[in-house]
Amino acid sequence: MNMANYTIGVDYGTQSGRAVLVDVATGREVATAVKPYTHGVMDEYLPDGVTRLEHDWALQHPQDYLEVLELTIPAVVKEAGITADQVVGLGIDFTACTILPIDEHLNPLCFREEHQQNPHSYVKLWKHHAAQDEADELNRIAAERGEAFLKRYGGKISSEWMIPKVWQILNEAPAIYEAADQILEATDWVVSQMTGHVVRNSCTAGYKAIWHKQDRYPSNEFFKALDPRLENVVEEKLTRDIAPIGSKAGELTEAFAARIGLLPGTAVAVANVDAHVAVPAVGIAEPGKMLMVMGTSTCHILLGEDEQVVPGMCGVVEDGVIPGLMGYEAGQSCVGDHFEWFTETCVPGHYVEEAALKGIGIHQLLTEKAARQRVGESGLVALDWWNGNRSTLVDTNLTGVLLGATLLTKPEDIYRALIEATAYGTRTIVEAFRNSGVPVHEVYAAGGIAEKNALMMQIYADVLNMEIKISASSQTPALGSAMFGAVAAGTERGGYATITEAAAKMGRVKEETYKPIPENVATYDALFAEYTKLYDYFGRGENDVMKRLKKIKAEASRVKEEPVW
Ligand SMILES: Nc1ncnc2c1ncn2[C@@H]1O[C@H](COP(=O)(O)OP(=O)(O)O)[C@@H](O)[C@H]1O
Ligand SMILES: O=C(CO)[C@H](O)[C@H](O)COP(=O)(O)O
Repeated sequence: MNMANYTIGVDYGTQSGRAVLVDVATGREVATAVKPYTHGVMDEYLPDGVTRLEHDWALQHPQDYLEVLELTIPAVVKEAGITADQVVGLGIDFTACTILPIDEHLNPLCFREEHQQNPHSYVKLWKHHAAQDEADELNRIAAERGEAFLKRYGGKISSEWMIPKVWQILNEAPAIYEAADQILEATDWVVSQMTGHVVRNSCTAGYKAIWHKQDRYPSNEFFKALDPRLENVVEEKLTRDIAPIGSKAGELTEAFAARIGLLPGTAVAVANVDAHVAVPAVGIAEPGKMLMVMGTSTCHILLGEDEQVVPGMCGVVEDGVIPGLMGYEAGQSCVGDHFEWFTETCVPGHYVEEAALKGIGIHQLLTEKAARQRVGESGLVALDWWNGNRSTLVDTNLTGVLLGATLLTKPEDIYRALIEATAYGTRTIVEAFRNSGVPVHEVYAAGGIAEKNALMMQIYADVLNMEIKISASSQTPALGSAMFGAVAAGTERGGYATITEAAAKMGRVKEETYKPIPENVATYDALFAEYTKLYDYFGRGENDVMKRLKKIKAEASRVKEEPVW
C-alpha cells in the first residue's frame, strides 16, 4: 500500500487557480488541477453587468478563490488515488498586491448585499492601476519628508501596492473604508478561511505594504501627512502582527476541511506570493541566482547577502523569499498580456484560420513564423509598456511604443518585436542590479511562458548573453507552495524543518538549458542600445507625452454622450 506523505500547493494566478499534489520526499508532482475564475478579471463591469468600472480598474470576486479550493483539492486527491490522511500540509500563493476589505467575521464586504454595487467592496487585483494619483502623492510627500523607506523600494511606491489602494478606497468610497474591519491581501484572506483566523505574511507586508523587519511600518505621522484620516491606518485596517514566511499559519478547521475533502488539523503554511514562492521550487537557496517567473507579467526575484539600494526595483525584504537572505524583487507588469492583447486585437482572420487548419494555437503560429526571421530583420523596436512600467521606472502612466513599422510589417514581426522588448526590459533590470552591487550570476525561468515558448527563451538568452535554466515543473509556484506546506507540517509529520532543506530535496530544473548564440548576442547588443535610448527618452526626464495622452483619454472617456461628427 502507498503510505507516502503528500503536500498540496495552490497557486492563484491572474486568470485561474492551480493545485498540485506533491510527494514530500521527492518533490514528484503526482496530480494537478486548474480552475479558471468564474468571474475572471473584472475590468469593465461589476458582476451585475451594469455597473461600469473606470479606466485602469481590475477587480476580482473572492468567491472564485474559494471555488478553486473546493474543486481542485478533491480533484488532485482523487487523481492521485490517495487518502486525505496522507496530505500533511497545504500552502498557497497569490498574485500580489491583490487586496480586499472584510468585515469582523472575515467576510468580504462584496458578499454583503448593501455593498454589492460598490466596486470598492471587491478585490483589487495587482494590476488595478487606478490608484496612481494616490501613489504619486504618496511618493511626493515621502520624498519631501525624506522617508528612509523609499530607497528600499527603488525610489517609488507603486500604484499596484497596498497603501495607494487603501487610500483610493478612503478617497472614493469612505463608507467602504469605514465598514472594513480589515483590508488585507487576498492570499492572507484565503488562509484565514482555511484556519479561522487572520495571519498576515511577511512577504506581502514587506514587498507591498512598506513593512520592514527592523523599521516596521512608516510612522503614524507619515500616514497623517498623507491624509489625517489615515493616521492610524495600520492599527485600524492593517496590523503590526506579521508572521514570517516558512512558518505555520494554523490548521484546517473542521468546517473548511469538510468543504475541500481534507482532514481537520492539516497544517496550513503562512501565505506567500506567486513569484517569491517559486524560488525554492527551482532549487535556489543562495545569492546571485535570479528567477524570472514569466506569465501574464514577469517577476524577477534575486537573493542577495546585504541590503543595497537599486534604482527602480520593487523592493528588498530581509527573509522575504528565503529566511536568512535579502530577497530582491523587480518586475515587468505586462509580458504575456502583450501577446494576448496582440493575438486578440491585431491578428488578421486568415492567421486564425491558418492556425486552426494546422491544429495549433495562435501563439504557436506567430512564434513559428517569427522564428524564421534573422535577428533585426523586421526593423522594429518596441517599448514593452502596454501596462505601464514596473521596473525600473515605476510608472503605470507609461504606454507602449512600436517604432520602425512600414507597409510591409507583418503580424509576426510585431509579435517578435514585443517579445524582444520584454527581453530588453529584463536586461535593463539585470543591469540595474549589477550596477548597484547586487550580482546576477545565473538566470532561471519558470511560469507559463518559460514552459510554452522556446523562441522567447532563446531570445532572452541572446539578449542577456546568459544561459537560462528552466524549471522542471509546469506549476512552479504551486510546487513552491506545496514545499512551504511541507515545512508547515514539520518533521514530526514527515515534512521538513526549513525551506532550504525542502528546496534541496524537492526543487529542480530541466537538464536542457538555453545558451546564448554569439552572432545574435552582437546584433541584440546594438538593438538594446536603441531600446535604451527610447526608454530614456519616453520614460525619464521632462518628456511626458504619454502622461498627457492618458489625461486626454481619461477626459474623453468621461463624456457619456455619443461622439458628434
Ligand atoms: N505560447 C505562448 N507564448 C507566449 N505567451 C503565451 C503563450 N501562451 C500563452 N501566453 C501568454 O501567457 C500568459 C499566461 O501565463 P500563465 O503563466 O499561464 O498564467 P498567469 O500569468 O495567470 O500565472 C497570457 O498572458 C498569455 O497571453
Ligand atoms: O507582482 C506580483 C508579485 O510580486 C504579481 O503577483 C505578479 O506580477 C502577477 O503574477 P502573474 O503574472 O503570474 O499573474
